[in-house]
Amino acid sequence: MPILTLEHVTKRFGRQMVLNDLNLIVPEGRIFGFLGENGAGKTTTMKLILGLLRADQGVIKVNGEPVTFGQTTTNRLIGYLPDVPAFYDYMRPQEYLQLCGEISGLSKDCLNQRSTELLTHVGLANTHQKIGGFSRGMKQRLGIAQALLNEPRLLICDEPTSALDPVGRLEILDILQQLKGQTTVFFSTHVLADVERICDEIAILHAGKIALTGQIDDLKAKHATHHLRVKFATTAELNQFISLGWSDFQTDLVSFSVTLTAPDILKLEMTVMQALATQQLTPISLERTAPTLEQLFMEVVQ
Ligand SMILES: Nc1ncnc2c1ncn2[C@@H]1O[C@H](COP(=O)(O)OP(=O)(O)OP(=O)(O)O)[C@@H](O)[C@H]1O
Repeated sequence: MPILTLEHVTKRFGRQMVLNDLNLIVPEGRIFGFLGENGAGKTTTMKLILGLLRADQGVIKVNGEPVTFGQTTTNRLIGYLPDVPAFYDYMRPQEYLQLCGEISGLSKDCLNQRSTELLTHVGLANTHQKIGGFSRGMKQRLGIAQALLNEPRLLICDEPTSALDPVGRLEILDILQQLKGQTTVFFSTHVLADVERICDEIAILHAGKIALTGQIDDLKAKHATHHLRVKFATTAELNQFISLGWSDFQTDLVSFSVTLTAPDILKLEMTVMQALATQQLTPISLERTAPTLEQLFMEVVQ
């Protein structure tokens, strides 16, 4: 059974239709990337899953149980890390987790063991300073520990890396990746490199619907028929080729290569070979390539 399903979910704010008959399935055990442009409705979707907003139409289920607005029954299966987690600045991390655990009714023994394990997992076991002095990355790591306190089946993270520097981002990604197999991670982001790094499955939200979803490798393989990479030995040759007026292409100046995109790959190959012959250009290689996640994303949202 999938850990999360959204069926025909619609949400409007006044006249603005944010989600329009949205369907989504998140299988258990995955690191699932939820992508979309600014304002696409990612946070709205997460709030609906948490029962913090009421859907106008549709059904959301967590582990097969329907989510009801204003009730927290299904939230016992969910850990949530908001985009800007709030803490009591005067507390130390261990104290803070103790407080959260006591509120959610964990026994003292269980709580001691669990908070020590989690602080070790997020690299804060030896941090005794007050939370007020934490960096943003440390706060995100503590937020993950807090969200995992009740051993959730589903961890929802709203843009967990977007405000962090490259080191902080990698730390968070490593922590999330280590959860694979134990907890399903559903996280939103604009940072496609983060998704490529840790996700096995994605959904792209666009115009209120899921425009593309599936395992990243499958999606790339399916779209690989549209991309042709031509690599040259020099910049001069690359520039000569580009100046022929191709309509849809991306250049990589470091590797002297250009990737052309077209719906009919055979026609594109013929055109490219004719152009190379006419221009007396000999490329180092000419190959069909899988698109990058960025190319897939741009194809969907443009
Ligand atoms: N409470 C609200 N009242 C009115 N409009 C809202 C409300 N919450 C969100 N919106 C609007 O709904 C749209 C989707 O917002 P949402 O925050 O879900 O997008 P997002 O994909 O998370 O964006 P971002 O990546 O910028 O965080 C936006 O146009 C936003 O202005």
